[in-house]
Amino acid sequence: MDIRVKICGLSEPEHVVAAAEAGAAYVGFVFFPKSPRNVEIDAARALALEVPVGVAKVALTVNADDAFLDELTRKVPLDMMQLHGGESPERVAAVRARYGLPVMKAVGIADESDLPAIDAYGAVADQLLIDAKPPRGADLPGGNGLAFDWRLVKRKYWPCPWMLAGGLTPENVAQAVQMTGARQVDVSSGVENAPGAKSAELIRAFVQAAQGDTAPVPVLK
Ligand SMILES: O=C(O)c1ccccc1N[C@@H]1O[C@H](COP(=O)(O)O)[C@@H](O)[C@H]1O
Repeated sequence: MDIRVKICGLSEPEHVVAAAEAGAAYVGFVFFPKSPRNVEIDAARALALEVPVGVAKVALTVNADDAFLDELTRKVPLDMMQLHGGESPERVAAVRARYGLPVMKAVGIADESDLPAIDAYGAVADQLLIDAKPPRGADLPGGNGLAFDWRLVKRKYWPCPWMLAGGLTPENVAQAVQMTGARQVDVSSGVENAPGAKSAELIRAFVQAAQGDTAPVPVLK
């Protein structure tokens, strides 16, 4: 199955290479100091220069201001911006216009009441990333290894491409794809041995599981 995979939170060249060689379509760099995956701009530039042509380089930021994004986009060759904070639809549109890069807006969901936000962002973003809503008081708005109830997005239609995220692992990604119909998946903590410590072996296993034949799974009622 042609599933596009994003490996997020990379901070070591060997893991960038592992992701690209495994067949990831996107690699993500996290610019959020509270995250164990945070990278400095200069380090991200060096990593980005290792990424082969054809693999999209995504910068993940959380409520970043223009000053930060100006420096980031000036120094790091990027293909996409992922806004993973509480950015409003207006802010998404403004970032898109200011930098001329495709913008993927992350939306955290926990139940049906969170779904209308997806429609609002779908009207302004180039892509949507549908993630689990973080627990109240969590330090991180994503990257928590938490899955949401995949039935919430089963057979849903949005006007732009979307990516499934949240608690995905090599063990559950095939089932997640089959249940939701997602054509793109994103992972961070599910390919780590410890917070922020990526594993080349798990990266390969994740891409293979996402793209391989899906095993039969229980039908959702
Ligand atoms: O990965 C992080 O540290 C992070 C920090 C702040 C916002 C988002 C973050 N990660 C994104 O969250 C999703 C889900 O992560 P996980 O697979 O459940 O660990 C991930 O795909 C990243 O895009």
